[in-house]
Amino acid sequence: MAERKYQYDVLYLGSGHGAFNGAMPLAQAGFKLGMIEVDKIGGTCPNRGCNAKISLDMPVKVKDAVDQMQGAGLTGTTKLDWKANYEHEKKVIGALPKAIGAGLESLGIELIHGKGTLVDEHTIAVNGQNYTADKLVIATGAHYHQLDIPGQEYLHNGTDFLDLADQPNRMTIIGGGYIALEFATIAATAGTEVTLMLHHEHALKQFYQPFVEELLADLEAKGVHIMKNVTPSAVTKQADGYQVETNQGNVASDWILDATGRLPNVEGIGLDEVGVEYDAHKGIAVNDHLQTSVPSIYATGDVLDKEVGRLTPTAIYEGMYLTKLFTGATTEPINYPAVPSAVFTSPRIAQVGVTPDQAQAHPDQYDIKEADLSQDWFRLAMRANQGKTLSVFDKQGYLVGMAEVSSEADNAIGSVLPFIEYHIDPEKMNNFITLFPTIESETKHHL
Ligand SMILES: Cc1cc2nc3c(=O)[nH]c(=O)nc-3n(C[C@H](O)[C@H](O)[C@H](O)COP(=O)(O)OP(=O)(O)OC[C@H]3O[C@@H](n4cnc5c(N)ncnc54)[C@H](O)[C@@H]3O)c2cc1C
Ligand SMILES: NC(=O)c1ccc[n+]([C@@H]2O[C@H](COP(=O)([O-])OP(=O)(O)OC[C@H]3O[C@@H](n4cnc5c(N)ncnc54)[C@H](O)[C@@H]3O)[C@@H](O)[C@H]2O)c1
Repeated sequence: MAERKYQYDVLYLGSGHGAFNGAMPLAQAGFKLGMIEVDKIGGTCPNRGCNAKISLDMPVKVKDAVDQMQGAGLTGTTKLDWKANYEHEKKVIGALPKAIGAGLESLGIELIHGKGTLVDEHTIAVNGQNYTADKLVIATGAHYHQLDIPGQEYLHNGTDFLDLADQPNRMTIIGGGYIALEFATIAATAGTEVTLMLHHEHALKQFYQPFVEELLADLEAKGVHIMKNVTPSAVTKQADGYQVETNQGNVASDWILDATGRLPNVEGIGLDEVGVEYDAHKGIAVNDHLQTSVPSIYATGDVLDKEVGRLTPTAIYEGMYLTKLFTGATTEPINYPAVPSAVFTSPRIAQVGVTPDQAQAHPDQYDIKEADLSQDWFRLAMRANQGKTLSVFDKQGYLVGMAEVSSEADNAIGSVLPFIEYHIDPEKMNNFITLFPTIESETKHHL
C-alpha cells in the first residue's frame, strides 16, 4: 500500500458548524480527517451562541404567550426567574461539546486540542507539533469587537451575558444589531432596567425599517430606554456601579454589554506567513469554490469574507459544499439558496429572498402584497395577532421574498422557503396541502 504523503486528507482548523457538519459525511466517505480546537468542541453556536441564546429566550416566549392569554382562558401572570433560566440554559447546552466530540471521534476524526497556526500550505502546528494534510480548511469563526474607549475593561461581551448567573438591576447595551436586541428582550422581560444605545438613528439595518420600528416600540413598552445616535466615549467605575459617558449624556448602570459586532478570527493564525489573503474586518478572501489564495487551503463559516449572513446555516452549507467538492460530487461553484434570517426578539422579525426595500426600489420587477395579521383567525385564537407580512412576487407571479414582524415570524418565513428556492409555479403552490390550523396554513392563505 502506497505510503501517505500527509497525515490527513483534510485537516480543519476550528470545530464549529463550519467544520463539523461537513467533516462527518467526509469521514463517512472514507477520508482521513483531523480537527484542531482551542476551546470547546462545536464552536460558538452550541456553546456560546444560538443554542444558549434560544434557551434563555424560551421563557420569554412562553411568558409573552401567557400574558397574551390573560382573561382569555388564563388567569395569573408569570415571572421570569433569571437564575433558574441561567441554570436551565447551562443544563441544556452543557452536554453538547462532549456529544459532538464523541460523534466526530466515532467516525474516526482525530481531535487535536490546542491553538493551531499555519506553518505552510499543508501544515498546521499545535503545541509545537506539526500536523500535515493534503487540504487544510480554515474554520476559525469570529470574535467580539470591543469598543476602544477608556474604561473598556468594565465592558462585557455576549459570552459574558450568556454566563451571567445573577440578574443586574440596571443594564446598558451598546449596539443595535442581533445580539443587542435579542439580549435586551431577555433582560427587559426579566425585569432588568435596560438602556439600549443605538449608534445611529436605526437598528438592525439589514431588516425592513418599519418592522424594526415596531420591535423598538415593543421594547420601549417593556420599559427599555432607547437612545439614538449615541457615541460612547468612556466608562467609569462609580460607588454603586458604572457610568457610560456619551455624546447624549451619561448613563448609570450595574452591567454593560458591548454588542458592537463580531470580527473574523484571522489574526495570529499564520495567514500572512503562508500567503493567505484576507481583510482584518471582512475575513478570508476565497474564490467561488471557497478556495483561498493558497490552492490547498480552503475556508468556511464566519471567518469567510462573504455576502451572505454570518449564520449557522450558511456555515453548515459551506462545510457541506466543501465535502461535495472534496469527494468529487461537485465541481460547480458554491451557489447559495435564499438564506432566511430571524431576530429572536418579541415580536420576532424574519425575512428571506428579495427584501421589501429591494422590491420597492424596483417596482418594474416586483409586486408587494401586504397582509395585516390582526384579523387572522388562528392568531386571534392565540391572541398573537399583532404583525404584518410583506410577500414579494416577480412579474410572473412567483414568490421571491417575504418579510414578517410577529411573534411567529420565524415559523412563517420557514414555511415558505421551498416555494422560493424551488421557484414553485404559483398554481402549483396549491398542490401543497398544509396542516390546519397552523401558522403555515395562515401564511399560505396570504399568498
Ligand atoms: C450570541 C450569538 C448568538 C447567535 N445566534 C444565532 C442564531 O440564532 N442563528 C444563527 O444562524 N446564527 C447565530 N449566531 C451565529 C453563529 O453562531 C455563527 O454563524 C456560527 O457559529 C459560525 O460557525 P463557524 O464554524 O464558522 O465558527 P465558530 O462556531 O465560531 O467555530 C470556530 C471555532 O474555531 C476555534 N478556533 C479559532 N481559532 C483557532 C485556532 N487558531 N486553533 C484552534 N481552534 C481555533 C474557536 O475556538 C471555535 O470553536 C450567533 C452568534 C452569537 C455570538
Ligand atoms: N438571530 C441570529 O441569527 C443571530 C443572533 C445573534 C448573532 N448573530 C450573528 O452574530 C453576528 C454578530 O452579531 P452582533 O449583534 O454583535 O453584530 P451586528 O453586526 O448585527 O451589530 C453590531 C451593532 O453594533 C453597532 N456598532 C458598531 N460599532 C459601534 C460603535 N463604535 N459604537 C456603537 N455601536 C456600534 C452597529 O451599529 C450595529 O448595530 C451577526 O452578524 C449575526 O450574523 C445572529
